[in-house]
Amino acid sequence: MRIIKATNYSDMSRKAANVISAQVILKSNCVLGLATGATVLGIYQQLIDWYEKGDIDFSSVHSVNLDEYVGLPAEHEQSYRYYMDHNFFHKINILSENTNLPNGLAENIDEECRRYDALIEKLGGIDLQLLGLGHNGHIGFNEPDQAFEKTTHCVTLKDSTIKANARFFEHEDQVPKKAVTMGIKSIMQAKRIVLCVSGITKAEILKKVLTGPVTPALPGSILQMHPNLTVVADAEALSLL
Ligand SMILES: O=P(O)(O)OC[C@H]1O[C@](O)(CO)[C@@H](O)[C@@H]1O
Repeated sequence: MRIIKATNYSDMSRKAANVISAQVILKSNCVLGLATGATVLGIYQQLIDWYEKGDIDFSSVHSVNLDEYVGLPAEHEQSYRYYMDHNFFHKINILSENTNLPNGLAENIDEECRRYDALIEKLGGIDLQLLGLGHNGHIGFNEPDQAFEKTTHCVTLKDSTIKANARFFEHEDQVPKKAVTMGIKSIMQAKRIVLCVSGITKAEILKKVLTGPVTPALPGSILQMHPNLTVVADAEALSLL
């Protein structure tokens, strides 16, 4: 595990964007595993800035996102498809047909999960997986549980996650109760993982995830077992380590 200490949020964003940029430069047709949430917004903005300056080319990149809410159409402002399109994809030259998220509106969600796993395999796996960390230790939408779920699956979100994500909705009861998420195996099979964490409110969970026992009760703890994990975190998030 490599820990890159950033001074603050914008430094974290720049450092993580540098790692992603190096991946795209080294392998122009790489597969990026992408995340949503507030933490990674600054990373996308930094990559957009470099793209606009002509420093990075996404035309051969494929992307697979970690997760999507069940029941929200792509046009819904809180769907992760909308987030990715508006915060990243529409501002760079990635081909829209090369961008992938689970379809949370699929009639048969189990089939959709199998389709998504097969897609990742067909693409040759993920070269670099970007991750944020939930306050309860979730990665993607893999919530604390009794066992690690390996493949893409449908989850019932924990109350704490619904509450945490309510900040993006008008009312808490508008937050979907279910989501489709890549499983732990798909995440762990990525050749490189970049975990980004910012802020004092994540300090305790980051310490547990990186130094505590590996347990499905804390899904992010499995990352300790990954052979190529880079943690990019700011001083506040790293303050207990
Ligand atoms: O970056 P945030 O908004 O704290 O979210 C952390 C994690 O939680 C999620 O938003 C899901 O709740 C993930 O997409 C993200 O990686």
